Amino acid sequence: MYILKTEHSFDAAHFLYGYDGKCSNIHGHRWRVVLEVCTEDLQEDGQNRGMYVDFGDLKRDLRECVDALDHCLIIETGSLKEATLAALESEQFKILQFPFRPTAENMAKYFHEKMQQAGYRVKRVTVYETPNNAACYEE
Ligand SMILES: Nc1nc2c(c(=O)[nH]1)N=C([C@H](O)[C@H](O)COP(=O)(O)OP(=O)(O)OP(=O)(O)O)CN2
Ligand SMILES: [Zn+2]
Repeated sequence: MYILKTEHSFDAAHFLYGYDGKCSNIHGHRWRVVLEVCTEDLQEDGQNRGMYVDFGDLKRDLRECVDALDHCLIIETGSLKEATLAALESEQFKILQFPFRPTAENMAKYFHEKMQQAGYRVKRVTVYETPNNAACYEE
């Protein structure tokens, strides 16, 4: 089995709704997303001979997926009062709502699904919330 690995980072704010502790406050992270894709067979001809996929293509696709969240406030649907959300949106803040709590675990699963949808055989996604804390998702 061959495993290719690449990563990209984004800056975003979030909070954990219903959390008893400091993480219930809006705070930011530099989220680091490490993607691993795998294959048993390498390409046999052409420009990509001996490769699963060109790192340039892999990096581009991960970056596209990750940059969609850059400089956003990520919120769990239903975690803010409607009036609060409307007020934030009226200020043109970039807000992304997800139907899950934005933990490192759920974000790892989110990027796993996104890269699968982009056509990759995804082995694992690891999301670092801080340099020391990360969650992995694999199927
Ligand atoms: N299993 C998980 N636990 C926690 C998550 C998570 O996604 N999965 N997230 C948080 C918070 O988002 C928080 O930002 C992380 O807090 P913490 O571990 O306290 O990180 P710090 O680096 O800020 O810790 P210090 O000890 O203050 O340096 C919480 N838990
Ligand atoms: Zn956090």
